[in-house]
Amino acid sequence: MDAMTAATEGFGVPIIDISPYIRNGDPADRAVVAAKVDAAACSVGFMQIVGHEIPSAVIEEFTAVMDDFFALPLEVKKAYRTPPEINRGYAPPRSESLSLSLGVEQADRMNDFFEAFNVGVEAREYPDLALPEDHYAANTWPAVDHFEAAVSAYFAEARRVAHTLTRIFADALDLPADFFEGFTDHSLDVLRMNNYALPPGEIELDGELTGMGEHTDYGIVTVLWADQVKGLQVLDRQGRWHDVSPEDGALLINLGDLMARWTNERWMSTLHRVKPPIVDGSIERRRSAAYFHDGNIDAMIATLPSCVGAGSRYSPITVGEHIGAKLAGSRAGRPNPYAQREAERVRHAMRRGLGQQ
Ligand SMILES: O=C(O)CCC(=O)C(=O)O
Ligand SMILES: [Fe+2]
Repeated sequence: MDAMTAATEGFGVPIIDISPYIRNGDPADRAVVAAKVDAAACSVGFMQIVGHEIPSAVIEEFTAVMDDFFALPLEVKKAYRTPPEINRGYAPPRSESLSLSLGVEQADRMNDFFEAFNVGVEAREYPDLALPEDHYAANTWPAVDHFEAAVSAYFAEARRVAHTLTRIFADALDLPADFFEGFTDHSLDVLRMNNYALPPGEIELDGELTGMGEHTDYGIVTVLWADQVKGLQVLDRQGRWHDVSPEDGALLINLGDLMARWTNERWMSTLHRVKPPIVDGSIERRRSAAYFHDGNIDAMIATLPSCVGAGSRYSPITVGEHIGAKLAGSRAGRPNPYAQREAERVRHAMRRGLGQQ
């Protein structure tokens, strides 16, 4: 399957069947997949994958427990909050602002109305490495039947898919097959479950309210499960926003900033945001779950020699420094001063008057 979905005229998020990699198939078939991934990464920076072999029962149980958690009263959910520097547990509506991860300040700060629940890789999984307990924090699990088991099952599947994707990336970039393994063998991965829903009374159509502000994802690659309800919008290279929703059974994949740094922007960390539809004064509920594959905290990310060309746009940085500055923006409200290149792309779109759709 290699159809393009025409989200909007002239713009598409390609569908790529990755089963030749999942099933360790024929090298020729794998080369076709790698070439399609390279083409998508060079153009939109978003793709949708099928053939990932995550059992539908795992996804169904996962989304069911997400629903059970988000249906709890706000005060109960708030018991699962953690301090901003710990990217775990519950984040209520309007407690984060993704545009601050880029250093772009909106008129209203902290106005993203998504609520989220985060789980991630824990230090205790790697007892020999003495990983920092703040980044690799222990998870907090809500008292919801089957939640920990169902979320952990999906987490393991998304993690498997993310690692497979980096094997495809190595082939697509003509790197040794195991190139990314040394950067991801204790990867700082986080799964953010997002719920976009506000009671009707809370909607103020003041133009500032947004599901999730514009941002690039911070790490290597994101595996995004999403409802087919509209709301996710992706910025193209001309500065126009396009609606994107996954085809049946497909997962959305987008590249993060570390991939843009490695490739000196041959591959893009695409800007995206979420604006769920408002129907009869109510926000149409939408859910998503983003699995962020961010790399080892101590990994140094420097532009690949094959991509430096006339000079890299980026200085080397560790995963820990990069992710730390991004989270200080989105979670603690300290605008990130180190994301000028992504921030300039947002401002460019706003200047062209194309910021709203
Ligand atoms: O809700 C979505 O579709 C996107 C979520 C997202 O971009 C994120 O969690 O980083
Ligand atoms: Fe995102």
